[in-house]
Amino acid sequence: MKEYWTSLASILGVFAFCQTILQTVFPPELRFASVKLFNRIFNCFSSYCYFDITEIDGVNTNELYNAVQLYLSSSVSITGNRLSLTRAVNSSGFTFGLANNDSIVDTFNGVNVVWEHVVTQRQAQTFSWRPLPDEKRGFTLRIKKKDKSLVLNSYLDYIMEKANEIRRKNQDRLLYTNSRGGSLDSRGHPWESVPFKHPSTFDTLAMDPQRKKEIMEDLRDFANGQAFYHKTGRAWKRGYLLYGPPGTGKSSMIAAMANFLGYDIYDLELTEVHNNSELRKLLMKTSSKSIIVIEDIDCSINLTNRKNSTNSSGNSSRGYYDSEIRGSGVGGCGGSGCGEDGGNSITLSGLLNFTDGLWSCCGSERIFVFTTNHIEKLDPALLRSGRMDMHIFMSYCSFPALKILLKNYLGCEDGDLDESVLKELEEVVELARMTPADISEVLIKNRRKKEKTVCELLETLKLRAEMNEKNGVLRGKNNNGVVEEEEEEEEQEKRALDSESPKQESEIEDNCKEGEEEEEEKIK
Ligand SMILES: Nc1ncnc2c1ncn2[C@@H]1O[C@H](COP(=O)(O)OP(=O)(O)OP(=O)(O)O)[C@@H](O)[C@H]1O
Ligand SMILES: [Mg+2]
Repeated sequence: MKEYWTSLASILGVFAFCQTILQTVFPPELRFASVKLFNRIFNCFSSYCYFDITEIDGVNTNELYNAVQLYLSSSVSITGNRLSLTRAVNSSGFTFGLANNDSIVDTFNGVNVVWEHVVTQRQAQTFSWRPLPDEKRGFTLRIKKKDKSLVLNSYLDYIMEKANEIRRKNQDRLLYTNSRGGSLDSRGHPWESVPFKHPSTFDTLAMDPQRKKEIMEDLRDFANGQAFYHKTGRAWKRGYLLYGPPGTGKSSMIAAMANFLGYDIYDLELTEVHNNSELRKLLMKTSSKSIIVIEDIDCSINLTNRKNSTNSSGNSSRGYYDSEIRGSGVGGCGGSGCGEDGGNSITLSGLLNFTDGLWSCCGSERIFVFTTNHIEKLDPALLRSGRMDMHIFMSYCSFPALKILLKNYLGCEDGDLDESVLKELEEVVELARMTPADISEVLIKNRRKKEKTVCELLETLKLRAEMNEKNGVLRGKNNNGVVEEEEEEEEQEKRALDSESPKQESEIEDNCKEGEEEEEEKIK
């Protein structure tokens, strides 16, 4: 063994000596050719191959360099003697990196590879359209020749994926808005962004725990569903329609979804968008892993236009889906040229193409969320299945939701409150028909004095229940003593949903359960 090392050392010694002689004696051209020749001979005998990943590839930034840097930051041990530390824009965390000209061993699928961070001074400023950094940076990957196919096939993909994951984890999420309409900024972006720091999570959201669980599972399935969507030939996107009275947590739900999945939010202000092509441009400039939100969609759609567009022969002069969309019915389109023939308007068909047409799948892993206070005002085309995959009704505060608010605002756990008080709260909360927003206002006022706050809440709920009952007496109750208005509202929702979309998921589920039970019975 010792002999082997001695001979290897002498070969390398001779090699180095020859190179030195060449460098001092021969002219540069000859020197360059001979160094190349030596390298070739050396590479023939070496069992390793090398991949250089430079920071700048020509004039473009090499994405792979950044990815390797991030990937290695998760492998570099903090106990190393010298590490580089960085904090990216919009990031709330620090990342460790390999110091200049340092190396590290990584293992992938049982194969060892060596990464070296090579930093050299740039010789002279070569001609370039943009100034280049003084230092030339790059990573050199050393890997056994026999493992070359592994690197090319899967290791680099793995690195890119890991780097994206780390980037997402480190980076604060962004809230984008199209306040400039569809016009582009100097970098060609139509969206403006601010860091998204909304604290709402599924833990803080007061709603029926079972429904909450279903939504979280649906979101999780979506995020992990790349293979499924690919297999079934569907675009990797999902739509949620959140509806319910003001202050029931629709916007809070969107923030909770974004925080749960770690996605950015694109808050699309439809009234700022002038036509379908602007809408398409906006969509094209959204990134994957994002939630595209249109709040109060009923206020952005002027359905009367569809009726107005019916010509004398009774046929619609525009297509069924071509109802015009504009701001709040008070001329959100504004300005001149806004109208059917001016082409300066967006249509329902444009919006539908945006959500489920061919354009909706440029990019992937995107969630569309529409919110409304009046589902019955929405065009059935927006409600039909396949458009909005899940319809979520955000209701007035229920007893399970109230318990979540009590826990979050006052720290009241299950056994903390008197049984009698709990019972009273349970009885009165549904009748009071207060929104979680109203209730949280009461809770936040005296949150340090638990008993006082709960007592105050109970009184407020009772008062509201009484008021509702009085109004109910005025409007009349049905045989069950339930306020008719409530039923009417639910009926409206049902009508809106039934008009085009198939049965409610819960209804189908119930039928399935019945079917399953029947089958079980039969088996027995
Ligand atoms: N379900 C809920 N869980 C916890 N807090 C809630 C809930 N609903 C409302 N809130 C509280 O009320 C405030 C307003 O709620 P939010 O903006 O989410 O309501 P919304 O349904 O979007 O109302 P709008 O229809 O007017 O847009 C929130 O900041 C939050 O503090
Ligand atoms: Mg809202």
